[in-house]
Amino acid sequence: MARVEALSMSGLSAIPAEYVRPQEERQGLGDAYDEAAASWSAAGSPQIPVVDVAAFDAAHPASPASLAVVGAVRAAAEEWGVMHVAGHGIPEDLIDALRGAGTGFFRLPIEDKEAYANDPAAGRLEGYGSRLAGSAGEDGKREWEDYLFHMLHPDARADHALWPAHPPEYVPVTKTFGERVSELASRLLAILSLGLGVPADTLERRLRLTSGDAEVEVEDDLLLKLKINYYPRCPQPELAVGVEAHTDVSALSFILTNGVPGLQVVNSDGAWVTARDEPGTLVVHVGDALEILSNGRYTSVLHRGLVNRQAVRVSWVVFAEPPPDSVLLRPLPELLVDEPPRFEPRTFRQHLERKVLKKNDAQEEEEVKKPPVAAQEEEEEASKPLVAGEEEHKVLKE
Ligand SMILES: Oc1cc(O)c2c(c1)O[C@H](c1ccc(O)c(O)c1)[C@@H](O)[C@H]2O
Ligand SMILES: O=C(O)CCC(=O)C(=O)O
Ligand SMILES: [Fe+2]
Repeated sequence: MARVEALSMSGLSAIPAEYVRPQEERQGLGDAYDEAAASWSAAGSPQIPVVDVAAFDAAHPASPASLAVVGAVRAAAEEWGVMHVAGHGIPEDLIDALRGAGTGFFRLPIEDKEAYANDPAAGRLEGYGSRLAGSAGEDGKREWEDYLFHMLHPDARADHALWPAHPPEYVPVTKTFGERVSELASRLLAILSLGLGVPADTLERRLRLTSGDAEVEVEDDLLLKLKINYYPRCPQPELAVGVEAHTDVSALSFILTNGVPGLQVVNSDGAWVTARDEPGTLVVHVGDALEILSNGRYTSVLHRGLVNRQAVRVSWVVFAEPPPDSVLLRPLPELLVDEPPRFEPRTFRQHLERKVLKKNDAQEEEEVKKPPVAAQEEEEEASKPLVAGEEEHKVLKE
């Protein structure tokens, strides 16, 4: 298996054709440092909102301080579908230790990392991998990254044999981080529930509650999965992407980085905005599962990862998602009093398979959230009124 790290280290000056993105995808593509400088210096250019959730008091959700947090998170989730979250309660030394552990794994020689290689074609997504042409989008282009992907939380569901044994602190540090993110996910889901005008426990219950006989309510676990993205230096960053434009399938995603820029999101005007480094915050995305439960009030944000010439970028992404089969994802009934459902019910697995694994025949029919240029071309089509259930076709492959 050709790893992007090996390609990058070979010192090539032009990237192989399978990494060159088609012209229509290159708008706003470039060295992440140049894009970051352009995006941050443009006067009045909109930036991803920063929200501080420290003042939210779950015991007093109607207090003025809690209501202010609910309002800020709600506005960010509606208008952007992404925010920098401050006051998240995860200790900075734990975050530093997590960064050290993940970086320690990627510092191993490639042949040592290969012991953890995954095999997506055989259905083994967990492990060390690189996107193959063919699994990386209709055009078969590859992404300029290697990654490590595994279940993170709850611990009973994680197979530690698939977690790196080196560095030795990887397992304890990453496990503790998973526990803290799980608490943060619950807190944010409570805030986001209140933002929809429903009781604080609504979203988390709906993401965990086994569908079926209401008499026998069984709560399954909310699952956390970790993907560490390793983006090597790239000699032609204006032609490549680290991660192509997509929305996350999760309910929420949590992102930390090594401080190197690269994350871009589409704002409500359809323009690419490069995320700033906001020290002490986590970037939090609304994913497809939350977009569906909120009947589209919260936006599953379209985003991508850029690469650059000078520095390796590493990002840690935690996907918080419902169990694959036991929960039916559908708009909260509480929201359907005077609005029609915009999504058809589906399990998370059905959603994932349609979108990521492309196993479903309906995939070919499925429309996707498009990056700005492609979206512009289809503006006329998109401006047609939506009929109930059609909105589901908006969500994209990942
Ligand atoms: O259950 C999931 C949830 C996710 O959020 C993702 C997932 C599975 O698989 C994606 C993935 C991982 C590795 C590969 O080789 C893929 O082709 C897809 C992952 O990106 C993530 O979205
Ligand atoms: O690297 C990033 O900042 C984003 C990565 C991403 O979107 C993903 O792994 O789903
Ligand atoms: Fe993503």
